Amino acid sequence: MTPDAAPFPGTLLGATIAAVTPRDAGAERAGRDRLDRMTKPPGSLGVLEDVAAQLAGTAGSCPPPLPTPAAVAVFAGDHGVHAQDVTPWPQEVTAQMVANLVGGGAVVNAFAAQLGADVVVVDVGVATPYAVEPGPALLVRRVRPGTADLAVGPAMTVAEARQAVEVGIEVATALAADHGCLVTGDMGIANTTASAALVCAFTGAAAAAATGRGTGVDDPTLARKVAVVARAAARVPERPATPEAALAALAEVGGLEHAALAGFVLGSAAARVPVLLDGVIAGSAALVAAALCPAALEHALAGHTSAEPGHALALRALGLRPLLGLDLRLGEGTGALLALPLVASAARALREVATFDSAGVTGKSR
Ligand SMILES: O=C(O)c1ccc[n+]([C@@H]2O[C@H](COP(=O)([O-])O)[C@@H](O)[C@H]2O)c1
Ligand SMILES: Cc1cc2nc[nH]c2cc1C
Repeated sequence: MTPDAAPFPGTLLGATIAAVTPRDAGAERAGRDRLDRMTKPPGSLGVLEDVAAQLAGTAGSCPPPLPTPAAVAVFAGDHGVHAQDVTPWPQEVTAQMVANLVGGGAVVNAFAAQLGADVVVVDVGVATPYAVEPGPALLVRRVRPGTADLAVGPAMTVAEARQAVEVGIEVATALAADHGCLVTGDMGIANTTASAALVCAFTGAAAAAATGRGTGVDDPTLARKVAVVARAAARVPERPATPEAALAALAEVGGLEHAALAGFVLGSAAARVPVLLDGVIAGSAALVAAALCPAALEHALAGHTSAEPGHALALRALGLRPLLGLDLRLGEGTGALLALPLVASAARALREVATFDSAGVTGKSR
């Protein structure tokens, strides 16, 4: 295959990549123009002006629709690297939290209720059983029961990685039909180890810089985690240059929820619905999405920076400015949801604020 040929021919992943286009420059320009004519000093909404213009560019219309209702997809998966003692939590907590999330008892459920957002849990690779029936609040799309241990070999096959990416695409496509904003969520004990490995692989960062304390690990655990991340990232060619190399790197050191989240970013971009990214798991998955399809990230917003150091590295590499910085390190989609009112306010301002002309307000004199 020549380097310029469309990647992954004959697959949903390939078709989705082909369907993604950049933001609409005309709509974005119209948004910037309207922001300058609104009854406020030009530029006075700061970063929210960039958000508003971006929403217009994604929607292809000015003003853009409100990003409501929102839907959080919480992709859940387990990690073979748990065997390396990189987290103090038993693996069963992933399955137990799936039940809690579906039952409405997790933090993300409370934050979603505050905003009228929907929560959908997607089991893309939970390793232990839970006593919850599949339904609209729990989609069982398990590619395999947890990854293999990325410390000693590939976390999954390339075919499994693509299958999990395509789960994320399908979930995004379905939710985009009746939601104005898609929000990333994740649940997976040990997934900050895989996140750090992905950040190293896709940015060239050192393991010690990209690896953090996750749920709150002690010093010996952190040292083990850094060593695991360094060894895993060393198996992957730095900064994969093609979509095929990106998928291979994801399979080598990533997680099933990372794969699904990468697909979720691609699927939302193809559907022209903005996607609001949560913490380091989403950030590292977005690096994969960007390597698969750079234009997809034009439709993404970073809700916050988490306390996990790899997250800021990922956002910097992606050129995304986080809307909030609250030292959160929970995941589930919580930080992204907290940023949703900012995104909604940016859209509403562009839709509803009067212009100097329409309100009869005099503009500045010089
Ligand atoms: O969102 C983040 O940046 C984030 C930072 C630290 C931990 N987490 C969550 O904590 C779990 C992974 O932590 P760990 O220490 O087991 O790797 C997983 O369920 C994540 O959702 C999430
Ligand atoms: C209890 C618990 C809840 C979580 N939610 C997201 N990651 C989590 C990790 C743990 C351990």
